[in-house]
Amino acid sequence: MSRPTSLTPPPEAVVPQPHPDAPSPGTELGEHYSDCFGCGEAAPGGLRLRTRAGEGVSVDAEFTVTAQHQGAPGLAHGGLLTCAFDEALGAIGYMLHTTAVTGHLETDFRRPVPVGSTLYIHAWCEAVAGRKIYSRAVGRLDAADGPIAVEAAALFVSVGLEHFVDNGRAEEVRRVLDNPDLIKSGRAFEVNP
Ligand SMILES: CCCCCCCCCC(=O)SCCNC(=O)CCNC(=O)[C@H](O)C(C)(C)COP(=O)(O)OP(=O)(O)OC[C@H]1O[C@@H](n2cnc3c(N)ncnc32)[C@H](O)[C@@H]1OP(=O)(O)O
Repeated sequence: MSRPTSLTPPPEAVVPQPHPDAPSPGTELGEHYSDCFGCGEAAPGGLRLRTRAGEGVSVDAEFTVTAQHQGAPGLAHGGLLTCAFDEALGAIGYMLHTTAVTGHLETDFRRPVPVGSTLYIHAWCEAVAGRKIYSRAVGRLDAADGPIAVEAAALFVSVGLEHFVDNGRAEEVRRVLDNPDLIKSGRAFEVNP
């Protein structure tokens, strides 16, 4: 038996159900913050990950690798691939109606990912224990049933709004407090947006 790690759910963890107000499968989740490098339309060179609600507590995301994402000639940078997984795994928060930040993230790179290819990422929540969210993801090349290129496992930790207000640079925090529409995920959790 393998040793437990910080990615091993503890015995008290439960398999979660989607929040009653979670988006239905297939719903486009959109960018959670316009300047987010993972999903924001305004982030120069960003990944512009597109994410949809999946079945149960899962999401499906797509990321097309451009020339701005190279680590070697014509190949995606592994760190940026990890960023795509961080983003997709974070979007699981939409299904649980919580905002969570990455505590621990591991990535296994199985195949090179060429520029121009699209990574189809399926991310799902395995277990929740209090604020801790244990999730996994798999990324396939150029089709939802394509060959596996990257796999990831993560522990996210639910946080309140104060995490961002207290820790973010004042300039950007003030900008979004003045215009809450810039934080789309905050709007998504309101009862009457
Ligand atoms: C719906 C919206 C879509 C959003 C998509 C976003 C995608 C992008 C996501 C990101 O990239 S977030 C940015 C990267 N992550 C960070 O900046 C987080 C930095 N770390 C922290 O702020 C704090 O360490 C953290 C909030 C994670 C935890 O601090 P806390 O003081 O709130 O909690 P605490 O340290 O008590 O930990 C709570 C539990 O989590 C566990 N834990 C925390 N960090 C851990 C870690 N790294 N590894 C293992 N376990 C960890 C910790 O042991 C503890 O377990 P127990 O409840 O069993 O005692």
